[in-house]
Amino acid sequence: MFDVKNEKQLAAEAAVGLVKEGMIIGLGSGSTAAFAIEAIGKLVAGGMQLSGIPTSVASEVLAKEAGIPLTTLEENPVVDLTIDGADRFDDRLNLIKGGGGAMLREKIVASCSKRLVIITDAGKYANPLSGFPVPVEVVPFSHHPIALQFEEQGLRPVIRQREGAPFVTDEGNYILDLQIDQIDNPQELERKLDLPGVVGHGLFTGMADELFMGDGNSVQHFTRDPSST
Ligand SMILES: O=C[C@H](O)[C@H](O)[C@H](O)COP(=O)(O)O
Repeated sequence: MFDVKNEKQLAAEAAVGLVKEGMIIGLGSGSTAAFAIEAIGKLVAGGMQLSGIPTSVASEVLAKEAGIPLTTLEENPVVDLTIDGADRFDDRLNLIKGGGGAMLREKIVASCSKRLVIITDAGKYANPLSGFPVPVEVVPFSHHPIALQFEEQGLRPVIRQREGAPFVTDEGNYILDLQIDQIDNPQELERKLDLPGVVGHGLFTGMADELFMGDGNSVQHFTRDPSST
């Protein structure tokens, strides 16, 4: 049995090999992205000039600890490279993200990025996407009617809880986790999620350019064919 942490670290370090002097870097969220933030911090400590845009409060804390100078999308609306984790990915590099609830800011930063590089351990591959709920971020005012509509569509929403109360995202919203067994058509599902009160969700289709997957003691590299989504 290979060490999942080691796979995450190997993938993160491979992706950080793409970081160059002067870049604006999107800093992903989660345990795999944390390894990337640590490795980017080492580049900064070694004298490389760059700036980071964190995708969550937790990543901002890690980035500050690592000594990475931070910037914002107001100052730098174009991000050179974003390195982020994922909960599942398929053959076309469609993703499920948001296990930690950070998918809204992650998708905003990804959409501003010239290059989105995903880093995972080998357990995240699932083709078709399956084995992980799809998180949908909703404004609290709307969570009940949206949950009813999702139920009617057979999407099996469950409100995410923490310590007996709804989990609250960095943006002050709630999350409905859709318990979908298997996603045969991610684009079709995305269209179903577009309801008033939904501010974002963890399905990322056609966004990831590349993916590094730690696999035992090696790393596999995948690139997305832009003509196939
Ligand atoms: O909200 C969390 C993010 O989308 C993470 O990138 C994702 O959940 C993967 O996290 P981890 O690297 O901890 O498995």
